[in-house]
Amino acid sequence: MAPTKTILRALAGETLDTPPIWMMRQAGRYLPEYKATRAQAGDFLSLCYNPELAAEVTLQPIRRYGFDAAILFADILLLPQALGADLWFVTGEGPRLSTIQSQADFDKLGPVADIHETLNPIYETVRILRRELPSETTLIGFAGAPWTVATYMIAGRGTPDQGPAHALREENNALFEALLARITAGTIEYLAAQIDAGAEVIKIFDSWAGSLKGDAFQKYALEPAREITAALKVRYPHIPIIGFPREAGDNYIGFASATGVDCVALDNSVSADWAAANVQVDGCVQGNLASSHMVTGGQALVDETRAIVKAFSKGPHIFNLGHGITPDADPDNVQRMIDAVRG
Ligand SMILES: Cc1c2[nH]c(c1CCC(=O)O)Cc1[nH]c(c(CCC(=O)O)c1C)Cc1[nH]c(c(CCC(=O)O)c1C)Cc1[nH]c(c(C)c1CCC(=O)O)C2
Repeated sequence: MAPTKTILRALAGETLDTPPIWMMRQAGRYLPEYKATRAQAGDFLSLCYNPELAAEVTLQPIRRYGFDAAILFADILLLPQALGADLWFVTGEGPRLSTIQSQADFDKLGPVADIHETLNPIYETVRILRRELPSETTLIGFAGAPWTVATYMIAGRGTPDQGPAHALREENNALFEALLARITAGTIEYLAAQIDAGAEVIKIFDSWAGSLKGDAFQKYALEPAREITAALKVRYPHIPIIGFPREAGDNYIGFASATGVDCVALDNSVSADWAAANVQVDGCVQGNLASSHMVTGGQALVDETRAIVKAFSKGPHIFNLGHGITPDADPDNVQRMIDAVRG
């Protein structure tokens, strides 16, 4: 049966008159109602693991703006935690994890089969959302791509250049590849459980793919995405997958056909005209307004939004930002963007 929800139609390859729209980090600190619920939960991780409150913050931007999709409220770093890493968030700074530098560190991780013990509340959030979302709204589940997740597990925190992960990749490649294989296997099971609970689309976030060049991009960004996609397509052939190899540049070309993903999400370092000619030729694309427009607003926001819609108008397109909306964004600018897309 042909899909009826707009995002599913675009993902099936249909060119729509008005592109469907959602926004990375649409549930977040730029919204006063998010901050209120987060305060009620206590802290960020408690919010992620509280199904009622996580569902509530997922629904907030749907109520306020009527986006075409909701993205499950969780974090890519919950999987490392479920695999046995320590995880905590330092307010104003970001995530911290126990580091993986040696075989002994790696040996402390648990088996993939055990992840659901930790992640069960996330699946419960998905079940609540499938009950409570409007019938026209698509529910997106997600995970981090193995390379991006590994960069945090190796360094124990976010790093500007992913230096510690590149160093391990060069100095102890066997350990690096064992870690990537564990994350890949865990990601497949995590995403399968999200689909079993009701996720209708899956997105794989490879936020640091851009720091992998040449052969390393093929081995550690493209190949894991292909492996996860292939494993999920065997079990769930009807579930579309969005790949986001952020800042891949020329490596966006051919990424969909090489990995089997149904859609490539684009960051704003590539122009929409270039991406229409080089990436959208292979199928659906998502993106790619610079999230800074959500802070600065004005006519530039409207003009740039319209230019992106026009550039991608001859093929399947899902409108989105090039990266997550930032806490200093003005909620009114989000409405201006939506009006410019739909108007
Ligand atoms: C690298 C990465 C992470 N998390 C994620 C990525 C990949 C996408 C990207 O590149 O942004 C993905 C993510 N994180 C979050 C979601 C929820 C869904 C959504 O609304 O998009 C998703 C899809 C919630 C979150 N994840 C985080 C917040 C902010 C936490 C808070 O409320 O204090 C939210 C709403 C925290 C987080 N989580 C992570 C970092 C580095 C941080 C700290 C930086 C920051 O504070 O923005 C890891």
